[in-house]
Amino acid sequence: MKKESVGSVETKFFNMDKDLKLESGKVLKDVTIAYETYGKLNKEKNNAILVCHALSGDAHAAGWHDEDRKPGWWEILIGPGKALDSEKYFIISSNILGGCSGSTGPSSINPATGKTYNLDFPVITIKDMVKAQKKLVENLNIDKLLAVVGGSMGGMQVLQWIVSYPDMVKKAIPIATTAHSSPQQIAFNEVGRQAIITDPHWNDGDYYDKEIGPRNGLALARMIAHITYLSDESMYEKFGRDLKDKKEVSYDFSMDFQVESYLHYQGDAFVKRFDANSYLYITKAIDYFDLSSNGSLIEGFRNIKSKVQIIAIDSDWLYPPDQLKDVLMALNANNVDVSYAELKSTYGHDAFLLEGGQLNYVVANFLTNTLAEDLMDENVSAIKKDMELKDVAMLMMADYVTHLPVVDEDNRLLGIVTAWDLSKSIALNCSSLDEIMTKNVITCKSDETIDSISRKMRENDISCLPVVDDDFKVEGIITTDQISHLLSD
Ligand SMILES: CC(=O)SCCNC(=O)CCNC(=O)[C@H](O)C(C)(C)COP(=O)(O)OP(=O)(O)OC[C@H]1O[C@@H](n2cnc3c(N)ncnc32)[C@H](O)[C@@H]1OP(=O)(O)O
Ligand SMILES: N[C@@H](CCO)C(=O)O
Repeated sequence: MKKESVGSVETKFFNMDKDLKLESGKVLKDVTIAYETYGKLNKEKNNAILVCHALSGDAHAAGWHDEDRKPGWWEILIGPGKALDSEKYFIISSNILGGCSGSTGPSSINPATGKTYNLDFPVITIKDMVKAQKKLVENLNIDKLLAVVGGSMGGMQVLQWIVSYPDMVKKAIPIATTAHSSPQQIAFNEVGRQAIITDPHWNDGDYYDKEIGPRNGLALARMIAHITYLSDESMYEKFGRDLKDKKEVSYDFSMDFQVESYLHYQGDAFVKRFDANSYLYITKAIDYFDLSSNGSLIEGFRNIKSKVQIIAIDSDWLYPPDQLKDVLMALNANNVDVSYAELKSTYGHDAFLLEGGQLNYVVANFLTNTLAEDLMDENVSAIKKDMELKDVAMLMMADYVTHLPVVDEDNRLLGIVTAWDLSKSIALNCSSLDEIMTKNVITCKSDETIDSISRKMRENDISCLPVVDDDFKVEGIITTDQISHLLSD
């Protein structure tokens, strides 16, 4: 299928009607979360994928705003025909709490004072960011996400999601990230923060109404950080030792090398789109991030239920593959269904924004390998054998279903009754369920692939399969409707 763009998009805003209690114990009032969505939420509400952005990202992950020179930051992955296929999935991308692109952060108005928060904004954590995202997801009437995916700090949010809300996420894709910030990562963040804080125009965070903010400090912070997003090899590839607009070095402190020019460009470009206080708060949240419990990652991952696809980048020295291998081992130790892939790239950390081919391949494979448990309706009304036929018909009408599993006292499957069986009961004058239900029921297991289930349905000309466990107890039900919604490509 041809890969396309989601086209023209717009950012929307979710205003929380309740206060947001933070991990620190502080409370934020009137929180707004900026978000974008791509694709349509299906009837069963089981095709939603949440995309989480990295340090300097925003809600605009794909498509084009009117004023855009470039599309959203994950255009390589999101859109018709791509791994995050907007024809199949309902994709949600929100700007983090603490950010500066529409969500509540230090540059927002503090409702208590009517002025910008500045440093009165409470310190937030990755857990708080995820808590705010959960409120957004609930506001969109979604109980369970098909997947959560993100790179770098976005990957931290992915891991936090499956730790904080294990029942709300079926699949998780953490990319180029870690389960706890290392001393080296904290060190780079602190240098960046000091660059901002020591800029006199930072003014203790009070600069929004001043003519000049801490531009130099923020640009310097980005220049340092940007080096960590590249690799030595990619810097050689991009610049070598090329000089900038000169044939010889100048023997002074003016700009000699192309790489210097590039870093200055990146620093200046950053100042135009980012807020220095947000940078301080977000890097702090990254530093605090640690999913281990009592020093043990295995313990921290104890309650995870999601399937996980880890993606590391071989040239990423900021979030090196070893850190993700630790995540892999801790998940394995908890019997989590987890796979590990390592992208081959010279780009370094930022490869998660650039390696479209490999990323699409790994993410698409992980998402499309859909199992019964990913799609099944767990809220199935199973009925007992002695139920009156009229009550069965009423239940079908109330639940808008045409199939009901019949179970014994222990929820073990005895048969299945369909709307067609009920018509038959009238035509043939039957009075009990036992006479009309199908007893040799074709079933499937929760870990059976959708391919295998579709084949069973086709071969037997049926449109519904009960999902049973090893003891034949009913776990859910799966219908052709659910499958066709997901696999409609
Ligand atoms: C989830 C998120 O993380 S969202 C945030 C992601 N976005 C960013 O981080 C934005 C800044 N980062 C970047 O641009 C990243 O390098 C990437 C990964 C997004 C893009 O990487 P690449 O496509 O390899 O671009 P590259 O790093 O070469 O930078 C290109 C820019 O540098 C400029 N540039 C290149 N060489 C030089 C030079 N010698 N002197 C001055 N400028 C230069 C280019 O003109 C180009 O400018 P533009 O971005 O305004 O078009
Ligand atoms: N380029 C990314 C790197 C951090 O992961 C960003 O600016 O968010």
